[in-house]
Amino acid sequence: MSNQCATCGEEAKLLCSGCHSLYYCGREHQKKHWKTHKPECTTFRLEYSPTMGRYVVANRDIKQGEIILKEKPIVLGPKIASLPVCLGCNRRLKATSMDDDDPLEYYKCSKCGWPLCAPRCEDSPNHRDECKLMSERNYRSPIQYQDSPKKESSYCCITPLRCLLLPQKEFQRLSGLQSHLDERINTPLYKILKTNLVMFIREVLGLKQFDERTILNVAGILDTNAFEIRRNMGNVKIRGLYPRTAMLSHNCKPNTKHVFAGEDFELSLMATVDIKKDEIISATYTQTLWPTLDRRAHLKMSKCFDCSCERCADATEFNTFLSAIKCSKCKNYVISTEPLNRLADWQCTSCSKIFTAKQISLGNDALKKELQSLDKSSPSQLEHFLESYLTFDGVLHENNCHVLEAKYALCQIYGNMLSELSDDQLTNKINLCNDILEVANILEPGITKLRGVLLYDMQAAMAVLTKKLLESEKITAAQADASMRQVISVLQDAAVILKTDPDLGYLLKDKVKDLSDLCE
Ligand SMILES: C[S@@+](CC[C@H](N)C(=O)[O-])C[C@H]1O[C@@H](n2cnc3c(N)ncnc32)[C@H](O)[C@@H]1O
Repeated sequence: MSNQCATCGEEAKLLCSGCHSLYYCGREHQKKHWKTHKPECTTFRLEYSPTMGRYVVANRDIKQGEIILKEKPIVLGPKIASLPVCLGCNRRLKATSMDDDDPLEYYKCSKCGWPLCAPRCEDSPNHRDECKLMSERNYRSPIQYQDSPKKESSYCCITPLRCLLLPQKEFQRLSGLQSHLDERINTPLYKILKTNLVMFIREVLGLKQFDERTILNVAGILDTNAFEIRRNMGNVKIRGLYPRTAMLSHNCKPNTKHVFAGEDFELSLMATVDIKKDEIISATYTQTLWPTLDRRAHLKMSKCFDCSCERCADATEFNTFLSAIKCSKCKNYVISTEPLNRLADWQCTSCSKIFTAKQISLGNDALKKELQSLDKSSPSQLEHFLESYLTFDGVLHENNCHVLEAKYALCQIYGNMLSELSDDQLTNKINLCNDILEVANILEPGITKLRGVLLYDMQAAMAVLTKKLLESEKITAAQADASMRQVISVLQDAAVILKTDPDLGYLLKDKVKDLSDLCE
């Protein structure tokens, strides 16, 4: 694979000696680019290892909250299976009807029939080229409005097509990314893509210049490197390719987060904790509150590697005991004897009783099923789940991932009905936030979204409880005053984090109003 000059995009051999991440065709273009590149160049460099491939390392100490890198996507588009989205502006679609008697339907592009928000999205640069190709070949989208919209697999062709249609220089940049195609090619998904995607590109659209391997390689590049972009505002859930940020390696306790801003979904990579010079700058490709077995299985399936980070190698997961269950004999904790081997036995830390990997996996599956089946429209079933598993005879550690999932779900249900909660339920909500925060402080420390949202939720419950207790004369005005000072302190901590995320800042605007209502 060849490298492109960061200034002109032509083939380049001169590597920036500061960060080892950009190439230039010559000194002149390196000089020209220096003003833009200087702030990043001194921050990080690219290194290589046989196990991880390329990865990013800090060139100097980086402070919590510092922006390490900003990057615009080279491609944006729907995920492999997506709820109906607008191919122009990327938003989730809303159906409309012409008048009250007409059935609901999406607006459809007048040329290719793909659902869009409105006529203005037909000419969006995102959609223009694919629309021309599809309409010239008389291809019409099969997507129809349904009362309960489902994920549509026909979207699987759109983002790979957009990659293939990139200008040559951009396509070459993309081709330099890892695809793991040889590992993926015989998986069930790629067997389906071999038929559907390759057929669509070559036969339906007639793009015979792309052979099967090139098309599947692009799908592999997207699956290995694309970032999921979620945005509450505008209801967006798509994927985007950011080739420089894609160089970050994975860690189950990452030291960065990324946020997306603006109409062009520019990514900002931010240090969530202080990062020392020569430390690896990492992201997470999975969920930090998942247990080791699930994280490793997900990474293997979606990113084709066996994670052996410090957290995965530690059966206690930094003393959080996120995967632990209780020993049926002595009620102490049972953890894996070899966390990097999913088939290894588990053992009680006190009486040494052994549990096979199969027993643990069956137990986890049963708990997942039970949690899924619970009614999440009211608190009672989750409250009962937690009561039954957290007694002395219960089988789970208080930080076990299933317990944490139930606690988080209960927290959200309580959060949606704060004004209706009893004093006990409000106290419970505050305790639940605290419990999850204790784990988050270890596994997702610093200015992370999880901590920001938990702190925000906690202060909301604290404020409502204070007001209720004061009104029912269960506390004095002086006690209420002290309690509100605590609320403000927690809110301030939350605000430091929420302000760094363009998608969460709105919570703070609502907060100012909530607080003034409460103070009245
Ligand atoms: C988004 S890419 C990262 C850049 C990649 N290393 C490269 O050279 O192009 C993701 C891939 O990097 C490798 N990788 C990332 N983090 C890793 C880790 N902690 N251990 C092993 N491999 C890792 C895996 O092959 C993974 O599929």
